[in-house]
Order: sequence, then structure tokens, then C-alpha cells
Amino acid sequence: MNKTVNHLVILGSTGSIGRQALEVVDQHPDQFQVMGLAAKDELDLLYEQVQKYRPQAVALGDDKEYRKFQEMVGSTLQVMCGLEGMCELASLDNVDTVLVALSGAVGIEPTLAAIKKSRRISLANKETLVAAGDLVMQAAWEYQSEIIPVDSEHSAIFQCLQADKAYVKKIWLTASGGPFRDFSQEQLDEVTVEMALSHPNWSMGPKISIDSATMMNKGLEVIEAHHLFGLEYDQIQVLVQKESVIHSMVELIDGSFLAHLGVADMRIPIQYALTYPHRYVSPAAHLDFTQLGCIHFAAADEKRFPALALAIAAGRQGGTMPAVMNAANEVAVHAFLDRKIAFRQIPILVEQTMLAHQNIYVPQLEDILTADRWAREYCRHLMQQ
Ligand SMILES: NC(=O)C1=CN([C@@H]2O[C@H](COP(=O)(O)OP(=O)(O)OC[C@H]3O[C@@H](n4cnc5c(N)ncnc54)[C@H](OP(=O)(O)O)[C@@H]3O)[C@@H](O)[C@H]2O)C=CC1
Ligand SMILES: CC(=O)[C@@H](O)[C@H](O)COP(=O)(O)O
Ligand SMILES: [Mn+2]
Repeated sequence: MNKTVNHLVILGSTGSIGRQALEVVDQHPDQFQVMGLAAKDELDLLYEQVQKYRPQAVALGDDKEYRKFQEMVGSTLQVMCGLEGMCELASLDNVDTVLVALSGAVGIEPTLAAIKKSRRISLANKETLVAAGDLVMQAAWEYQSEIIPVDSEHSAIFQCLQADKAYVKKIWLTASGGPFRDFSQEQLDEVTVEMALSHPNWSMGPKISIDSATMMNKGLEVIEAHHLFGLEYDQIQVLVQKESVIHSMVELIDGSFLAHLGVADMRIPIQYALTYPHRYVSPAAHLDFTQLGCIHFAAADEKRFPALALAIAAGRQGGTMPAVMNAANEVAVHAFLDRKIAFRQIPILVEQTMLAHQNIYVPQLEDILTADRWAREYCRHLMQQ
């Protein structure tokens, strides 16, 4: 047992990753002290979390919800508001780890705020690296802030890379293929929100579930891996492994492969990102190879899943393009979830927004935030036509 208590802030505590992170805390109560929580709409759940974990402060992403929550807790707790509040929460004193489990590029500024305090960042929020990866990694290096990936594939690669970084040929980033892996183009034209939300292997929040269904998730993860592990795009190979048993693999120059395997349970990578380099028992099931049967592999089909190629193209271009691609995708995914557009329109809107963007190749943070806002507006405008 590691005797030091890990003082923890969780941004996005009411979401799928945030709730599972608190389950990890429940499993090892002596190891963690929850210092801060942030959420947006789920006030009742946040209130329960506050009662249970007694954090020093909370932040509400939304002004209206902030006022409601302040009324709920009175003066018993420091309540912060908006993006500024989340940055303040991420910069609290006496914190060891900030788990960024927000969904979307809204995570950029709070992540940078935590990095500037040299905190360890347990990073689930892939959109932050997609949109601002160069700046975030540069800041992490400058402020000596460790970034430990939570995303299952990147946790797998992080673990496989610990010994042999110099000998890496490439990484094999596995993908389930999502709920529509075997759908024809005609079937893809007819899919509903409910069908797209029901991932075959993982239970996740709505935005990432839709990203998995379009395979945009894998494109975002390619960019995430490029930044986290300093790999060229040619060194990152997507591989469909439909059972999500192999969470990713590293290929070494001598022809050896290192793979990370386990059940599809995010509590394993979340816990590791919070306790690294230590390991603890987890309530997650263990794989039983005698029951597993086959593990299947296939190439990804970029024709039926054009979002994958769009994301990789944006990553290869760099500059503000990944932020634009990501922002357009966020808008399109939320429009699909609100039943305003069809599933097939998601990559079309992303592509049209990318085509209309004048890339800035070496952007400052302000350029990225401006490009993100522009892309959201442009994509909304396309939907009104
Ligand atoms: N779920 C999973 O298994 C995996 C997720 N990821 C990544 O982790 C991140 C989180 O995913 P997931 O947990 O599924 O998402 P959810 O939608 O389930 O949760 C998002 C969380 O962020 C909060 N939030 C969203 N916007 C704001 C805001 N503006 N201000 C404050 N809080 C906000 C939500 O609050 P509220 O609920 O109160 O509105 C919620 O707590 C994503 O980047 C995803 O890609 C990566 C791998 C696996
Ligand atoms: C659990 C996790 O890390 C998700 O990103 C998951 O990988 C999504 O599955 P897909 O492989 O279908 O995108
Ligand atoms: Mn993943």
C-alpha cells in the first residue's frame, strides 16, 4: 500500500468517467481525499457527491445551475462558476492530481490551469489534446506536470511503452468498430440516436458513444496518441478488434509486440491513471482466456466511416485545423443527439467546416480558441441552410 494520500480534483464528476473515478475512490478510501468537484447539469448527483466526499470547493459550468446549486448548499461550501471557476478549481492549493473528465474542448483552459500548478493530470478528456495538443504538451513539459492517460487505448500504450520507448516501430490503436461496424452504407443512412448510443462493449457518455459510432473517436484518439507519445502519424495504425479485449499494442523494431489486455471496464485505466506507478486490486472482472474464444482483427473501412480519415487529415495538417475539426464534430454530434440532423450528416458537416477554414499553422492559445468558436458558428450556419 502507498501511504501518501492523493488529493484529488475531478472535473466532470457526474459523468461516466467521473462517477467511475469516485468508485475507485470508494474502493481505496485511505488513498484519496477529494478536494474539488466540477459538473454542469446534474445538480442532484453533484449534491450527493458533495455530501459524501466533503470537497473544499465545487465549480458549476453553467451560470444558471451555479445559482441553483449555491441555494442548495448555502454557505457550507465554496461554489465557483463557469470556465473561470473551473480553472480556479483546477488550480486549488494542496492538490496532487486533477482528473479531467469533462467532455469536449471546454477542457482546454482548466487543463492548462492545472498544468501551470504542476499538478499530475489524469486525462480522460481527449478533445483537449486534439484541439490544443502542442500547447498542452509544451506547457506540461515546461511546468513538469505529468500527463497520465485515462483513455483505455492510451493507458494500454502508456503501460506497454514504459520499458522500450527507443525501440518503438509503431503503435496499433485498437477500435471496436462501434455499433455499426458491419452496417452497409444503406443501413448507415437509416440509423437512429438510440442505435448509435448503444455501444457493443463499453458504457460511456453520449458524445463519445456517438463518436465511436462514426469512428471519429478513433480519429481523435490517433491525434491524442500523436501528442501523448510523440509519434509521427505514420507510426499510428488503427486496427479493428471487435471484442475490445486488446486495448492497444506497441510494435518494436525487432518484430516483438507488446499488448495490453483486459475486460472492457474503465475503472482499470482510471485507477491506474490515479495511482501510477502503483497498482491496486480493482473490482473489475479479470479476463478468463478459457472462456474468451476468438479475438478478431480487421482493417478500418474509411469509406463507410469517413470521420476517421477526416480527423487524421486534420491531425496531419496540424495548426488550428484539429481544433476546427473537433469543434464542428461537437456541434454536429449534439445536433444529431437533438435529432436535428441525420447520422450521415456528421462527417459531411465536419468536412465542409474544415474546407472553409484558413489554417493557422503555428497557433497561440487565443488562435485555437478563436478557431474553435468560428467552427462552431460556421457549422451551425451550415445546418440552417
Ligand atoms: N466514458 C468513457 O468510458 C470514456 C470517456 N473518454 C473521454 O472522457 C471524457 C468524458 O467522457 P464521459 O464521462 O463519457 O462524458 P459524460 O458526458 O458522461 O460526462 C461529462 C462530464 O463533464 C461535465 N461537463 C460537461 N461540460 C461541462 C462544462 N461546460 N462545465 C462543467 N462540467 C461540464 C458533465 O456534467 P453534467 O453531467 O453535470 O452535465 C459530466 O460530469 C470525454 O472526453 C471522452 O471522450 C475516454 C475514454 C472512455
Ligand atoms: C473506453 C474507451 O477508451 C473508448 O474510447 C472506447 O475505445 C470506444 O470504443 P471504440 O473503439 O468503438 O471507439
Ligand atoms: Mn478510447
